[in-house]
Amino acid sequence: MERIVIDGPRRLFGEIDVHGAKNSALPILAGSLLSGGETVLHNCPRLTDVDAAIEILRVLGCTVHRESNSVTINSDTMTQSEIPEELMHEMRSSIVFLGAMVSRRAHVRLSFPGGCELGPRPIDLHISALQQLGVLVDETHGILDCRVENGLHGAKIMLAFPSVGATENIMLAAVTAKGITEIHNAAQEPEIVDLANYLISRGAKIRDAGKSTVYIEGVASLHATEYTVMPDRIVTATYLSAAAATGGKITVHRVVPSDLESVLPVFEQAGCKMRVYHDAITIEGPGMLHAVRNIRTLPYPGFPTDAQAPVMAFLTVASGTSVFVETIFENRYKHAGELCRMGADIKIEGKVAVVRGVKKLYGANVRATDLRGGAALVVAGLAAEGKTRISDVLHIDRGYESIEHAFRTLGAQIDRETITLDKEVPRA
Ligand SMILES: CC(=O)N[C@H]1[C@@H](OP(=O)(O)OP(=O)(O)OC[C@H]2O[C@@H](n3ccc(=O)[nH]c3=O)[C@H](O)[C@@H]2O)O[C@H](CO)[C@@H](O)[C@@H]1O
Ligand SMILES: C=C(OP(=O)(O)O)C(=O)O
Repeated sequence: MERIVIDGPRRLFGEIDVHGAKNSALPILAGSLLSGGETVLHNCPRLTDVDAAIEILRVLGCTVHRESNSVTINSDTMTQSEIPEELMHEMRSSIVFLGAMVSRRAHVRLSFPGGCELGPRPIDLHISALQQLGVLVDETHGILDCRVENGLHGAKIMLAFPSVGATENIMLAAVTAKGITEIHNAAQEPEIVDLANYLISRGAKIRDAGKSTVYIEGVASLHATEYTVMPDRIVTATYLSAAAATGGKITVHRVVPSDLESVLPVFEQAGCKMRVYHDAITIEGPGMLHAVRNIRTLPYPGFPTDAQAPVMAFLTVASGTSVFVETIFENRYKHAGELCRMGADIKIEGKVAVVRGVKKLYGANVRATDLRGGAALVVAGLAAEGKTRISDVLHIDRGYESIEHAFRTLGAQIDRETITLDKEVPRA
C-alpha cells in the first residue's frame, strides 16, 4: 500500500507544465477502435485510468505501444467483442468503449462501469441513445448484451441531461453510422471538442461540437491519424489551488486558459493575483485569502464539479464563509470530513457545503476518498502545519501524473512511501 507524506507548510514557487487531460485521452483511446487503422496519440498522460484503457484495447486484440507520452494504437487486429468485468470496473470511462465497439462488431458484451463513487452514476442516457442508433440492448444481472442487426443508423437524440459520457458514446457510435445524427442538449465540455477534433482528424464529419446541438454525418470509414491530447484543466485548477493555499507564486504552462473561464474568477475573488497568457497562467496567493460566496457546480461552461474539491481545500483557510452547491453528483463531499480532520470547518447539508475559514490547517492522517477528493487533501497538506499522510493514493493516481513529483518541482516537501499493513499509522 502506498501513501503520500507531506511536510508543511511550504510556499510553492516556480514553473510547471500541465499534463494531458484524462477525460479527453480516455474517450479518444476508445475512438481509436473505430474503423481499424493507426492512431498516434501525443501528450497521453501516464495515469492508471489510461493504463486501464490501454489494457482494454489489448484485450480486444489491438496492438498498443507507449513511448514516453506518445501512444500508438493499431486497431486493425481487433478480434474480441467482450470487455472483462474486472477491466470494466477499473474506471467510469470503460463505458465509452461501448459506442466504439458497436460500430465494429455486431455482438458486444460488457458490464457496468466503475469509477469514482460520487453517488448513483446510471447509464440510462447512454443506453437509450445507443438504442436510438440501432443497438439492441439486453441488460441482465449487470451484463449488457448488445446486438446490431442491420448496422447503425443516424438519429435525432434529445438528452434529458447534457451527460459527458453519453454525448461521447453517441459521437463514437454515430461517426460511422448511416445518415445524420443530431445530439440535442449535448455536453459542451472542452473534452467533447477534443474528441470531436480527434475524430475529424480521422475524416469524421462533425459540426458544432462544444455547442448544445451537435451534428454528425456518418462516413463509411475513418483513416489513420496523429493527434495531441488537450491539457488537463482540472489538474491546472489543482496546481492553482495549491499555490493559493500556500500563498506561493507559480506559473502553469501548456494550458488553455479559455477552458477555465468559470474557475479563474474564483481565485481572483479570493484575492489571488492572476496573469493569463496565451498558454500559461501565473498565480500569486495573497497574505490572507478571502472567502468566495456561492460556487455552484454546473455542466460546462459552468464551474466544473471536478474542481470543487481542490478549490474547497484552499478556501478552508480563507477569511469568511464560502458556500458550495454541488448540483452534478449526489455524494461529492466525502473529502470534507477528511479536511475537517486537518482542522477545517465545513458543514454539509445535502447539496450545500458551508466552509468557514480557519486560520490554520494541521497535518493529519487522512484518506483519499476519491480522485479529486484525494487531490484536495494534497492541496490542504501543502498548506497545513506538520505532517499529513494520505492513504488510498490509488484514487489520485487515476488522474494525476506523479502528483508528488509535480509539487516537489514547486518546492514542496512531499514524498510517496510504501507501507506494509503492520506499519500502517493509526488514524486517531
Ligand atoms: C471520464 C470522464 O470524462 N468523467 C467526467 C464525466 O463523467 P460522466 O460522463 O460520468 O458524467 P455525466 O456528465 O455523464 O454525469 C453527470 C450527471 O448525469 C447523471 N447521468 C449520467 C449519465 C446517464 O446515463 N444518466 C445519468 O443520470 C450522472 O449520474 C451525474 O449525476 O463528466 C463528469 C461531469 O462533468 C465529470 O465529473 C467526470 O470527471
Ligand atoms: C470523476 C472523475 O472521473 P471519473 O468520471 O472517471 O470517475 C474525475 O475525473 O474527477
